[in-house]
Amino acid sequence: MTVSPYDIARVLIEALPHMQRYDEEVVVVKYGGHAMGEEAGAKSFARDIVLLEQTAINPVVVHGGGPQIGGMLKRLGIKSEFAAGLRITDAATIEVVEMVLAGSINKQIVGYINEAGGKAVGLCGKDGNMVTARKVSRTVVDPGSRIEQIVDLGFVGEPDKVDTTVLDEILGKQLIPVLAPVATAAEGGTYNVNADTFAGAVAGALKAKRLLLLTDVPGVLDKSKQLIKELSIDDARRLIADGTISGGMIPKVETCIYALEAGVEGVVILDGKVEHAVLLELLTDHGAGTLIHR
Ligand SMILES: Nc1ncnc2c1ncn2[C@@H]1O[C@H](COP(=O)(O)OP(=O)(O)O)[C@@H](O)[C@H]1O
Ligand SMILES: CC(=O)N[C@@H](CCC(=O)OP(=O)(O)O)C(=O)O
Repeated sequence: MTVSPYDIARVLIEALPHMQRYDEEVVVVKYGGHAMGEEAGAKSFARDIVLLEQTAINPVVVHGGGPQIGGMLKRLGIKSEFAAGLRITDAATIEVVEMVLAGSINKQIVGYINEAGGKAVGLCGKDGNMVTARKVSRTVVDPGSRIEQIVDLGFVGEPDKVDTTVLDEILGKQLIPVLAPVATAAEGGTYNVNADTFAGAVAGALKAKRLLLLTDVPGVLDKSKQLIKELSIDDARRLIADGTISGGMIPKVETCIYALEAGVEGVVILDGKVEHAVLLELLTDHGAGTLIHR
């Protein structure tokens, strides 16, 4: 298919009202470990982020890396288990989590954004005391006995305080922050934070216009596996209560509700494996996933 220069001009004009809508606004994009996939996909994602910055949108990237942490732990012979969707993180595991998230993955995304002509700044929640977390525990039901047990998750935290000083310095200066979900523990040390939760807390503190959660499903699906294009907070709560939303989608949707209540205008869950998912969602009339709003 050949695209004429006129087609390109028409496409740019179609994007104009969207660019104006997000002009100078903060958009937090959570790039999940599953969405990362192949190198070509990650490079394409990086170009999309640079394009956003070039159109005077202020993107903030928060990345995950669950599968990549799992791979490294396996190579090192360290067993890893999850409880209620969170990785049980002992002293050896937190070292690997920090190395993979704040080290290799963070710098890989920074590299791709820079290759695409952007200026990325790789940070984690510990930099400038951006995110301070408090320890979390979870209650799980033993499938055999049905007895409830409190599980100590080790070095796992939930954001308690977000200090945006460093981000305020960076945003609006053609720099793109890329954040790894590792936080300062309130009592000293380091906590592993679920990347969705981290992104929700940062988006809330920045009062972002949009929070995009890129995953590997098209969005929130109904009972017949059809995409739900739009949900209010009440709808979302109902779908969790009736079991339509389950597993890893529960913390994701709870993060969306938290972010909306903290002042984010809209949150979208979408498939990060779709090429240009971020641009489709923000700069076209089509939208790409499930929009959750107040
Ligand atoms: N109603 C639903 N719609 C879409 N996905 C759902 C739903 N209920 C449960 N899920 C599950 O949630 C998963 C997404 O959560 P998760 O695997 O934690 O994502 P990520 O690794 O990207 O953070 C989907 O792959 C799907 O298996
Ligand atoms: C506490 C906890 O579970 N932390 C996550 C952090 C990475 C993450 O959330 O990555 P994804 O978005 O790719 O799943 C973990 O250790 O896997």
